[in-house]
Amino acid sequence: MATLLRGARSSRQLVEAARLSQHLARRPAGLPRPLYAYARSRHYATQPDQDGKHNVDGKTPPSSAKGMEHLYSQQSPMSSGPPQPPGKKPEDDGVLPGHMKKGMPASMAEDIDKALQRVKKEGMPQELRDTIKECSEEGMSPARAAKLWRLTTQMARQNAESVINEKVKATETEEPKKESTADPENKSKDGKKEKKKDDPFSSITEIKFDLSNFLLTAFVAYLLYRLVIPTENSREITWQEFRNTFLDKGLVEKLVVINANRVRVYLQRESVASMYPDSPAAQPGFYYYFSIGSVEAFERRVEDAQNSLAIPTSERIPISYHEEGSWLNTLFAFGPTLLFIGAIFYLSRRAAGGAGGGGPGGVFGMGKSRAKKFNHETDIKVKFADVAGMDEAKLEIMEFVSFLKKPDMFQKLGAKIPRGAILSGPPGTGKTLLAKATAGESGVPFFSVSGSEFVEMFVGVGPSRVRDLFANARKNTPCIIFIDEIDAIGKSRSKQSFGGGNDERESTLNQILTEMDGFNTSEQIVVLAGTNRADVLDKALMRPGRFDRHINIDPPTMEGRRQIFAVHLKKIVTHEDLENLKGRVAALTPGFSGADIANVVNEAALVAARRMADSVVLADFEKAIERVIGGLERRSLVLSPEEKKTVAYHEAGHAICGWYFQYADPLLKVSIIPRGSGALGYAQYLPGGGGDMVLMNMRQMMDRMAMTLGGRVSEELHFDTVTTGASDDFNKVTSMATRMVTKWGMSQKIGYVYYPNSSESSDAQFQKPFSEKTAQDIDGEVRRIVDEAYIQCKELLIEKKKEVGIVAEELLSKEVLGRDDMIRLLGPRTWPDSSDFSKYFGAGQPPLGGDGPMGGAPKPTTPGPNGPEPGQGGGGAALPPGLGGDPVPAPTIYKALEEAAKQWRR
Ligand SMILES: Nc1ncnc2c1ncn2[C@@H]1O[C@H](COP(=O)(O)OP(=O)(O)OP(=O)(O)O)[C@@H](O)[C@H]1O
Repeated sequence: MATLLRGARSSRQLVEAARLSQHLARRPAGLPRPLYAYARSRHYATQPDQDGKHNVDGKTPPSSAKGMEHLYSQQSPMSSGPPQPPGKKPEDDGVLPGHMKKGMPASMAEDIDKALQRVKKEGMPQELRDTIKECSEEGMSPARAAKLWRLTTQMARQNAESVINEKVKATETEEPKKESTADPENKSKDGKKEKKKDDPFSSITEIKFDLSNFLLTAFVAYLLYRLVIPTENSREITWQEFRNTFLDKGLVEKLVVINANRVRVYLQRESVASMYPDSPAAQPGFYYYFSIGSVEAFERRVEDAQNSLAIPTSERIPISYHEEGSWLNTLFAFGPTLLFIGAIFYLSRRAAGGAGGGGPGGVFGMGKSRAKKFNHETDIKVKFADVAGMDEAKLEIMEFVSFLKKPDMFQKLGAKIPRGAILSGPPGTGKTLLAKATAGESGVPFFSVSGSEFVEMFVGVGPSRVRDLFANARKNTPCIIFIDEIDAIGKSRSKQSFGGGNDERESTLNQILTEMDGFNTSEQIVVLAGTNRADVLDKALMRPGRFDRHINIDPPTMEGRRQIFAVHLKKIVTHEDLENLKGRVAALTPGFSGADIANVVNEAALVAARRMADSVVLADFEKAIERVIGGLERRSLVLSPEEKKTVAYHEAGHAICGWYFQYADPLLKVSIIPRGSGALGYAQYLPGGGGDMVLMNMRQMMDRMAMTLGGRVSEELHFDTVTTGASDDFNKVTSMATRMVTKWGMSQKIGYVYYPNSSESSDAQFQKPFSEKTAQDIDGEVRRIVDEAYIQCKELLIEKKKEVGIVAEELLSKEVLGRDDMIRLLGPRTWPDSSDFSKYFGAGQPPLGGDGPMGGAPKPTTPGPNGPEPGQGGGGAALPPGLGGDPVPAPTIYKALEEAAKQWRR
C-alpha cells in the first residue's frame, strides 16, 4: 500500500508539474524555489522595502520582510515544500522523488522516470488536462473519476509502448556492436544466459507489465487515498497565521464555517497571486483552513480582530455556515442500503437460477417455474414393473400412458382425454414412484415440482411460476407435469381463509385452475398431483375437466407387501429361499408402506454388512423389522433388578392374555430389552394372524383391549404396588373404547351416531358436536367398556397366575422369548392359527430371529469374549469387533436377581 501511495503522490506531482511547466519555464534557472518566491513577493509587495534594496534578479538572498519572516520558514503555510540544496535542480534526480524509489527495482524506477519526463516534455493530452482542471475546481465526481481512469490508462499504455519501442531500437543498434566485440568463447560458455539477457522481448514483457500495472494501481490508490484522506488542496494554519498573513493584509474574501468545527478561508486570489505569485494559495481550488472550538468564540474573535483593524461594518468579512459530508461519510451513510439492495438483487438472481426451461421470469426471474425437467431418455428409468402392489392404481394410470402414446385412438371416437389425476394416500405409498413410472413408460418429458415451491414471500410469484410451468410444458408436448404435495397450494379456499386467509396461495390455485382449463383437447399434457390429504383439497380442483381421476393408494396388503419386497430384494445379495423370505417378511410387516419396506430391506443389508457377511439372511431382515418397529435396542439402559422384574411380569401378563384369549393376536416374540424411546419391554404380535383384517368385531376388540390391560393387571397381582409403565396401554384402550362409543355405534346408551373429533372437523375444534349430557354419557360408556375389559383380563390372570410367574421367570432368565418357548412352557395354543401364520411361523418353520435365542435353544450363560457368534442362536445385536458393538450381557438369572434385590432393599 505504501508503494501505491507513493505512486499516487508521484502521479499528482506529475500532473502539477505539467500544469505549471510553462510558468516554471519562465523561472530563473538555478534559483532555489523559496528564494525565488521571496524575490517575486518582494517585487510585488504592497509594503515598501524598508532598506530600499530589493533584489529582482534573485542573485542575492534577500532578508525577510518585517512581519513576513515566518512565511518563508519551512513550516510556513506559504512555503510549498522543503528547500532544495542550492545549485541542485529538482530535475537532476529524475522526475520521481528519491524517497519514492526506495524499495522499487532500479529498472522500474528508471522507466517511470523516463515516462514522467516524456509527459513533461510532450505535455498531457488536452482532454486529460481539462478533466484535471475540472476536478481541481469543482471537485471529484464518479463520472470524472471514471474519465480520469480512462485517460490515464490510455496515456500509460502509450507511454509504455514508446518506452518499449525505444528499448527495441536501442537493442537493435547495440546488437551489431556487441556481436563484433563479443568474445566467441565466452559467448558459447554462457550462451543461454547471454541470450536471455539480450533478448529484447524478455525485457519488453517485463516493462509492459510493470509500467502499466504500476500506473493503474497508482491511480486506484490515488482515488482511494482521496476518498479516505482529505484533499491535499488545502493546508491547515493557526488562527495567528490566519490573522497575521491574511486578515491583517486584507486578503480574506470570505470565511465558511464547515460543520461548526472548521473554518475555510477564501482568499482574494488575484491579490494573493500578485503579492505571492508562487504561493499555492494563488492556485485555484486551493484554500487554507483552521479549526475552531466553538462557533460563538470564533465569531467573537473575528469581530474583535475586525474592530481592532477598524474595518467598517459595510466591509466586514462575510461568514457563512455549511454542513459537509466526506465521501467516506456518504459511503457509510448509503453503504448499508446499497449492500441491502445488492443482497436482494443477488438472492433474486439465485432464486431465478434454479428455474427450469425458458419463459418470462418476471422481476429478476423470480416468477420462473422451479420445476425440474426430466428427460425420459436419460433420467427416468422407472417402469411400471418397479411399482409393485397397486394393481388397480396402475391400471387407472396406464390409460394416461396410452393417451400420450396413441392419442388418435381416443380422439377418433370423440372421447375427451382426461386432464389429470390426483394420487392420494398415506406417506410413502409410492405416489411419486407411480407418476415417474407413468413418465418412464410413456417416454415423454416429465416436469416435477412440489406444491410448496410455488409459495414464496413475494406476492404474485406463485401464479407467475404456474404460468411459466405450463408455458414450458406446452413447448414440450406431449409431457407430464407432476405436482407433489399439492395440498400446499390446493387447500380448499373456504378452509384456508380461516384465520386471515392467504391471498397468494388462493391466486396460485386459481392460476392452476385456469391453466388446466386452458388446454385445448388436442394438447397432450397430463397433470398428475400427489397428496396425503385429499380431503382438504378444493372442490374446484377435483371437478371433472381438471383432475378427472382420483386414484387412492392405500398401504399395501399382504400380497402387495410381498410384491414390493420382491422388487427391493432384487437389489441386494441374498441366498435365502426367496418365496419363503418374501412371505415371511411380508407377514411380519402389517401396515408398512412401500417406503418402509424399502427401508427394511436396506437396513437388513446394513445389519449383514456389520456382521461382515457375504449375503443377507432371514435373521437380518427380522432384526431390521424389529428395529423399524421398536427403534434401536438400548442395552446401555441399565434397569435395577426391581425394575427388570416388574417389566418381566408386565410383559408376561400381555403374553398370557394373548395366549389364552381366542381373538387376541398371536404372539411372535416378547423381550425385556429396552428399545427406542421409553419402551422397557417389547412384544411382537401378528395382528389378524398375519392376514389383512378388513373388519373387526366387538369380541375381537374386547379381547384386544383386555390383552392390552394385561400388563397392569399382572403388576397388580404380583406386586404390592403398581408402576407408571402402563400409560401407553391405557391410551390405546381409551382411544379404542371412545371410537367404539362415538363412531362405531357399539354402545346402546349413546346409540348409532358418529361424532367427528377435532382432527376431522374444524368445527369440532371449538365446539363439541354433542351436548354436555351426551359428553357425560360418552364418558360413562367409555369407562364401562374399559372396566369390562379390565375385569375380563383380571379374571384370566388370576386363573393363570402360576403361568404368568413361569413366563416372567423365563423372561428374566433369557430376556427374549419366542413362540416355541411359549409352547414349551404353556403347551400349544387352544385356538387355531390363521393359514398365513401357520405357513410362515408354524411347525417346521425357523423360529423368529432378532435379538434373542429362539426355538427354546438354551442360550449360553457365559458369552465369549465378543458375545455369541453372530447368527448362533440369534445372538442378536453383537457386532463384530471394530464396528462398535457392545458384547451381549450375560443372561439375568431370576434367583440371583431376587438375592440382589433383597440386599438392595436392606
Ligand atoms: N409400490 C411400491 N413399489 C416399490 N417401491 C415402492 C412402492 N411404494 C413406495 N416404494 C418405495 O418408497 C419410496 C418412496 O415412495 P414415494 O416417494 O413414491 O412415496 P410417496 O407416496 O410419494 O410419499 P409422500 O406422500 O411422502 O410424497 C420409493 O422410492 C420406493 O423405493
